[in-house]
Amino acid sequence: MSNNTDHSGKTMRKPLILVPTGSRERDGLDYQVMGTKYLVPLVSVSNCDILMVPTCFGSDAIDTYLDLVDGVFLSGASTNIDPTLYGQEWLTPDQSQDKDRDNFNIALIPKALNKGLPFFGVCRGLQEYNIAHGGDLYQALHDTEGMMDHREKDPDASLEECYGPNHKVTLVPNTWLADVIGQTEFMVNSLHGQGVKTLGQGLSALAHAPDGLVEAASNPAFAQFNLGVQWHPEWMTAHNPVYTKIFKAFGDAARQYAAQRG
Ligand SMILES: N[C@@H](CCC(=O)NCCCC(=O)O)C(=O)O
Repeated sequence: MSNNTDHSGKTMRKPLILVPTGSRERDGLDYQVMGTKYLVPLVSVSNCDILMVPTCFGSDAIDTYLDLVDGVFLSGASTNIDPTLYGQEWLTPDQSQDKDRDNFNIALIPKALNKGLPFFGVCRGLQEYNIAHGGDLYQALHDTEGMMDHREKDPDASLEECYGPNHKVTLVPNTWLADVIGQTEFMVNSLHGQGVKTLGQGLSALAHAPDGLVEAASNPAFAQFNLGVQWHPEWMTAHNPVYTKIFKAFGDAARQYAAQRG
């Protein structure tokens, strides 16, 4: 079922995906923002509708939001997660933080998973998913012996270059993600300074970079689609067969959730 019909051909509503925003300050004013590139594949490849919600008013409304939706998507963002949330001192004061987004998303993740909602986190979204499971992060991979520099090669380069192929990813064989993707190695983009150091309790690595960094993880205790990836499959998704398969699988899981709850 990749379109919005059930097995009898009856038209169903599109699944609704919760997308929490992040904060951005400009000219002394605060904004709640979301990059359009994250929304495009949710609509055009996953075939879902979107419910964007603010993260700056605390976590009281999370249950209300989760009752409305069929899946949860956490985007990337240039801000770093507050390291006190994973028991470390702040080693990157040159990078901005977004504590509202941290608190909202880290409260949201276990609620969404326990409710059976499909979950997909990208880049910062994977990092939040790991912290929500009690894991921690390398705060600066590029300053960590034995690890590659996972940041974009040249921040002044064109977007096409920044989000273009950067390094290989190798999938752990015989996992559900390897089945979805159908190949064990492929190239991904890479635009992050931080990364999973210790995986949180219950999480399994599904893919690694050449330096061993966890590039994809999932919690097998939850039967529904739940996945975090460190790269950016939302970039030009329709032109990349691997990225497309992941967004389609997420959309199908959300459709299944929507069909089950009627
Ligand atoms: N600050 C973290 C998160 C990296 C991340 O999510 N980057 C996204 C870049 C902008 C975008 O494409 O939305 C880190 O550096 O590891």
